[in-house]
Amino acid sequence: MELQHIVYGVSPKLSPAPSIPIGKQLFSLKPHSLLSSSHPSIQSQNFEVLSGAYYPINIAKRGGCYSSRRRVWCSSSRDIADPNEGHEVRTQVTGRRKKLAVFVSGGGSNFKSIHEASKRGSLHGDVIVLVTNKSECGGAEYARNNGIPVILFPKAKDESDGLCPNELVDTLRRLEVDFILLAGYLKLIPVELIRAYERSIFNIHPSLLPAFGGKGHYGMKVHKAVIASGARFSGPTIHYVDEHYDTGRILAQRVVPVLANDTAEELAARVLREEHQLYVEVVEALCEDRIVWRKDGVPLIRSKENPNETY
Ligand SMILES: Nc1nc2c(c(=O)[nH]1)N[C@@H](CN(C=O)c1ccc(C(=O)N[C@@H](CCC(=O)O)C(=O)O)cc1)CN2
Ligand SMILES: NCC(=O)N[C@@H]1O[C@H](COP(=O)([O-])[O-])[C@@H](O)[C@H]1O
Repeated sequence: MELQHIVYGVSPKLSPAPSIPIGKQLFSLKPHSLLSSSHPSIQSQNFEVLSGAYYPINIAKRGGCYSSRRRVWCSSSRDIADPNEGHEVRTQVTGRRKKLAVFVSGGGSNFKSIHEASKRGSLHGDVIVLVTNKSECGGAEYARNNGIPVILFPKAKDESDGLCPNELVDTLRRLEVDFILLAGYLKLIPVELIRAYERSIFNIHPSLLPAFGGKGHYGMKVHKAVIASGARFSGPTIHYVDEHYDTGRILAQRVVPVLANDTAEELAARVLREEHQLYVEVVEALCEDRIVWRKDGVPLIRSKENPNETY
């Protein structure tokens, strides 16, 4: 299928990496999207890890251990060491690194937080493509400056560039995207994408849903409505995305106080600080397969430190 859109960002790279025909140019993506040999996750391949039931672990570098700081749990390991005996214990996850698509419409600070977590190795995944409806927004600029391809969606009425929904689904599938993360994206995700990525599309909203959500509730409008309501608390919500705005299953929330003399900007900044931490925490759990579903359909996150605990 000839995709009638332009991929913005780095020029096609001559590399042995597979090339994805996208629009008018071939675009080469490195495996694990731009990981360098110094990337922590590459170094961690010195460790022995076996998949299996969760139990107290140590991941010992072949032929030795390190001074420990705390006992952590992981999927499994061949070597068990007691952290009290001075062995470093590192959290290691099994399975391949997940491939992430992030959707933005604005500055992209949540996108940057997620990308930085991936680069420092705390996130077992990589942002391999950015999708935006505003090709010149801050998030798209950041992506281009960091070698992440940018896709324009949806196709604007008066523009020839951009993808239609089925082309977007096809492109994300060809890129083998595992999870789609909305981060300040202001357009309705079409049902074609919802159906193609069941239980794999997430959004962060800057209020404690279900309050102050839905059509017309985005950006500063949300914080102004919270303050005008007299609510004493607010905070970010991360939820699954369904066909409607902000009605998907809630996965995580954090609470911040609304102070008596808060301006919308002050509240927005307080909420945004929590967003950056919460989204990274949730995406880490996604990439480590730590989401579990309660019998009544409520999704929960399995604790990294103690898999017997969920929240
Ligand atoms: N199918 C879904 N698509 C999207 C969801 C979702 O839950 N399901 N979340 C939004 C993000 N969002 C709140 O978190 C949100 C974004 C935008 C709007 C809104 O009212 N948009 C305006 C247009 C704004 C613009 O173009 O500048 C509108 O539709 O009239 C509400 C909530 C992302 N997509
Ligand atoms: N309803 C959607 C919505 O309002 N999303 C909000 O847009 C901001 C994007 O900031 P960022 O571009 O710096 O990540 C964030 O506060 C996010 O919660």
